[in-house]
Amino acid sequence: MSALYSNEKQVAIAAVRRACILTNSVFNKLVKNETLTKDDKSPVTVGDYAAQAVINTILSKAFPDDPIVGEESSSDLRTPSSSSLRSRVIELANEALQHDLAPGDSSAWGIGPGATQSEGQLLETIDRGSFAGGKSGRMWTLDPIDGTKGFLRGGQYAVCLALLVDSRVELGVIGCPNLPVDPSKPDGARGCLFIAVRGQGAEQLTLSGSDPKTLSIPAIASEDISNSLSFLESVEAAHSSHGFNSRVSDILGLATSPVRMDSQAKYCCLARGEGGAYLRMPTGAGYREKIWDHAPGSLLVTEAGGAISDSRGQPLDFGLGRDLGENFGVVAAGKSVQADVLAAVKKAGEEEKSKA
Ligand SMILES: Nc1ncnc2c1ncn2[C@@H]1O[C@H](COP(=O)(O)OS(=O)(=O)O)[C@@H](OP(=O)(O)O)[C@H]1O
Ligand SMILES: [Mg+2]
Ligand SMILES: [Mg+2]
Ligand SMILES: [Mg+2]
Repeated sequence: MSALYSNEKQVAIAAVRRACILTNSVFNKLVKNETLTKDDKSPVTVGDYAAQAVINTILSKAFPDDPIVGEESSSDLRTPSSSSLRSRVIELANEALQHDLAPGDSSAWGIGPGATQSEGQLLETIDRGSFAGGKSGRMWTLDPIDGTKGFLRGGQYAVCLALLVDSRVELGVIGCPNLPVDPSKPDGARGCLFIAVRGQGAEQLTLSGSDPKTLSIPAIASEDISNSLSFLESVEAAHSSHGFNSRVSDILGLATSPVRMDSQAKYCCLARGEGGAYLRMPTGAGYREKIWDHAPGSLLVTEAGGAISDSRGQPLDFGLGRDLGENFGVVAAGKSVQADVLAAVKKAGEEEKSKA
C-alpha cells in the first residue's frame, strides 16, 4: 500500500520543480517592463503569473476537483496596457508546459507534456487560484513566487505549494532556487526542494532531485539560548517589525544578529537547523497574513520537530479563508525553545504597551 498523499506529493514536486526552472530562467532575462505594481503596492512579475499558470495547469490535470487558493489573479494582466506582459506570460507558461513535467510517471497522473494553450485558457487557469478558502474540504494553496522583492534583487525567493484538508496542512512543497544546498558552503551549489507530509517527516533534496536529507531541528537547552540562537526575519521592514524583534533578542540576551532573508526560505532554513527561531511580528498597519505565505513552511517546521504558533501561543488557523485573520504574528522555533521565545515576545509586548 502506498503512503498517504504519495500521488499528491509526486505531482506537487513535479509542479514546483517545473515552476522553479521557469522562474530561474525568467530572472536571467527579466526586463524592466516585465513587472507590475499591484493595488497593494507590491510587485508582481511575469515569473509570478507564468509560474501560477504552470502549477495550476498541472494541479487541474491531476486533481480536477480540487480548488486552489493562489496569490495571483489575471485581472491586471487583462488590461489593454498589459498586452506585451500578457504575451510574455503566455509564451513562458507554454514553453514550460511543453516539457515532460514529471519524467517517468507523468502519464500516470495525466500531466505529460501538454498541447499549447491559448491566452484565454491560460488566463482562466491563473484564475483557478481565486478560491476563497475555508474550514472544510480539500484545497491547495499556492504562492508562485514568495518573496517577489527578493526574486527581483537576485536574493532568496521560494515557490510554495501546500495541500490543506479540513483546514489542516497535510503536504507542503517549497522550491528555493537560490538557496545553497549546504548551509556550511554559502558559495557552493544552489537550488533546494523541501518536502513535508503530515506524520511522514520533512526532507530536503536538491532541485534536481538528488541528495535526500531528513530534516530535524536540533534541540537547544534553555541555558544555551543566548549563545546558540539567532532569529530568521524578513528583509522588508514593512513586512515584520525589526524593532520588536530586536527588543525580543535583547530580552533573550542573544549574542548573534538576526539573519534577514526573503520568503519562506526562512522556514526551510529553520527546519534544517539554521538560526533557531523565526519571528514575524506585525508592523501595526493592519495587514493580514495570507495562508499561502505560511502553510507549507509551517508543516515543514513541525515535521522537522519544531513548533509554530502566533505570538499568543495559539495555532495558526488555515480555515478562515485566504488570510489568517487578525494578525498576532508568527513565532516558530525548535520545540525545546519556542516557549522561551514566546515568553520573551510577551514581555516585549507588555513593555511596548506600558510605554504607549
Ligand atoms: N505589510 C505586510 N506585512 C506582512 N507581510 C507582507 C506585507 N506586505 C506583503 N507581505 C507578504 O510578505 C511576503 C514576503 O515574505 P517575507 O516578508 O517573509 O520576506 S521579505 O519581507 O521579502 O523579506 C510577501 O509575499 P510575496 O507577495 O509572495 O512576495 C507578501 O505576501
Ligand atoms: Mg506578492
Ligand atoms: Mg508570499
Ligand atoms: Mg508571491
